[in-house]
Amino acid sequence: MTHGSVFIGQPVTPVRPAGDGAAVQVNILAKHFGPTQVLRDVHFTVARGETVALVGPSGIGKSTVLRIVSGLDTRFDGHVQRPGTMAMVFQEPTLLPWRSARQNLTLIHDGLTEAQADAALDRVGLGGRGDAFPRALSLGQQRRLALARAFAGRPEMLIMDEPFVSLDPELAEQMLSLTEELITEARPATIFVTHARAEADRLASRVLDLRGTPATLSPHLI
Ligand SMILES: Nc1ncnc2c1ncn2[C@@H]1O[C@H](COP(=O)(O)OP(=O)(O)OP(=O)(O)O)[C@@H](O)[C@H]1O
Repeated sequence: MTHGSVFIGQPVTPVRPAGDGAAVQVNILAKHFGPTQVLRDVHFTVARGETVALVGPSGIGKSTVLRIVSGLDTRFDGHVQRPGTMAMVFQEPTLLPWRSARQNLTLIHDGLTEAQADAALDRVGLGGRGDAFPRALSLGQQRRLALARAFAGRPEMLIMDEPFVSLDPELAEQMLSLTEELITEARPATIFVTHARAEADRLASRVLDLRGTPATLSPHLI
């Protein structure tokens, strides 16, 4: 399991456009942990505005693929082309605890004005809560803040690792709807991991299924 609590909203390197109109181009030939090969021939592209779900059994390598695609893990054979700005949303929202909700946005995104941060908070239903510290926010509000922070950077690529897991059904539905709206507005190339087929069917235009040992993509679903 590699469910870290990571958020990246800054421009990332290498900044290199993917070919063929694709925003993201992934060519993983192999990934090993020590002597163990966990991934083999994982190749896919994601276009701007497209949402792709990555599914597969527990431990198959989904988070590992996300870490490679995001650039957090560079120790693999192959190459990834990704756009210049990305955001990551993980299972647990990672907020700066001693900073206000507004500062959680402005400190992460260079050049984001307080007015723009307030507008981003307003967009996710946190209007008027700009001065609140994360601990004063409910779990649902903290997740809204994490989403506001992710989208405030106008990411060209969005990566989410089981963003709705462990939420009660009502909150999961709220967050799913909000995420759906934000994706529709911002149109990043989105890759997300989920165990819930219903989530994949709802959000994704394409489902990538990791199977086997070492794991590769099931060709019929690509
Ligand atoms: N840092 C690491 N060192 C050694 N092995 C690792 C490391 N990270 C992951 N693995 C192994 O690589 C395999 C894939 O792990 P990964 O977390 O990518 O799977 P996953 O599909 O995301 O699992 P889950 O659905 O349970 O979150 C697992 O066998 C895991 O034990």
